Amino acid sequence: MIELQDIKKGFGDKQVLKGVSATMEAGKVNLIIGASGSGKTVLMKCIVGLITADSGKVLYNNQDFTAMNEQDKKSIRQEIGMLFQGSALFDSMTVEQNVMFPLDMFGVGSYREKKKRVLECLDRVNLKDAARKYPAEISGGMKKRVGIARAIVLNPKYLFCDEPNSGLDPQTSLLIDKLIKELTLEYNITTVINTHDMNTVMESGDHIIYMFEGLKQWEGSNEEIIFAKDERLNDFIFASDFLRDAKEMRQMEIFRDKNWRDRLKKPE
Ligand SMILES: Nc1ncnc2c1ncn2[C@@H]1O[C@H](COP(=O)(O)OP(=O)(O)OP(=O)(O)O)[C@@H](O)[C@H]1O
Repeated sequence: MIELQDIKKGFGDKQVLKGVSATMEAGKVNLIIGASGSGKTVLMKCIVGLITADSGKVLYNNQDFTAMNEQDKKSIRQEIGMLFQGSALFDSMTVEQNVMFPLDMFGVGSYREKKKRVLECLDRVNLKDAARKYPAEISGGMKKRVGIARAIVLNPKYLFCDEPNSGLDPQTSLLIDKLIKELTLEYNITTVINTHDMNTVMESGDHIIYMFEGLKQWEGSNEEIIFAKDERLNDFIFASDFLRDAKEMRQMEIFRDKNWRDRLKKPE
């Protein structure tokens, strides 16, 4: 679980995060959504410690990351997997070497143990046959899967993904979302995704945080978002006639379930 308490961050006289509090639970896909410039990336960087917040706390399983010494921060970092936008693979390394990189960096295990773990992870993302290939020889979707294998190689408790679907076709995007969701459940990971992808919101959003101008404007699940009354959120999410129609159809689908009141714990 990750807890954010009143995170504030400014650059010069521009206040980018104006006091964000939220809880991100284990075994759930937590999404940060919002318009360009609303502060999603800055928030994510504050959570992982790439940027130091001006004030507020970030707690990893009740431990205050913001107040930790470097040694303790390093042990939390070892529990974090990151999937970067554009995959960020090393071009001069094979797929296998890319996935092994975090194990080498943290000095985990013998070469034989590392190789075994790398092959397990490549197998999990269905890429065992690509182990000897170089990034230039594989597709964008495969690169993302290599990035995912690298992100899970250290058995992370926390997984951060920055725009995991950028540059992918819709079908490949869905496969990547499905894979991230499966891994989140399988290993009870606290997954945090920064995304603009509405399919991801609707299919994977166990918990969605909608940012507006540096503040959390709304939060809820992918079912609650269908019934949300927040005008800014609705303008942002259901921006076209097509999406408004899709929303109504999804509402009717949910109402057909006689337990819909229990499913929507928090209808607005
Ligand atoms: N290092 C920095 N120095 C100054 N301003 C910054 C810095 N990083 C971010 N900002 C500003 O903070 C604001 C929020 O940026 P951020 O990258 O978090 O937006 P975002 O919601 O992730 O947008 P996008 O969806 O386009 O990636 C922007 O106005 C940006 O210019």
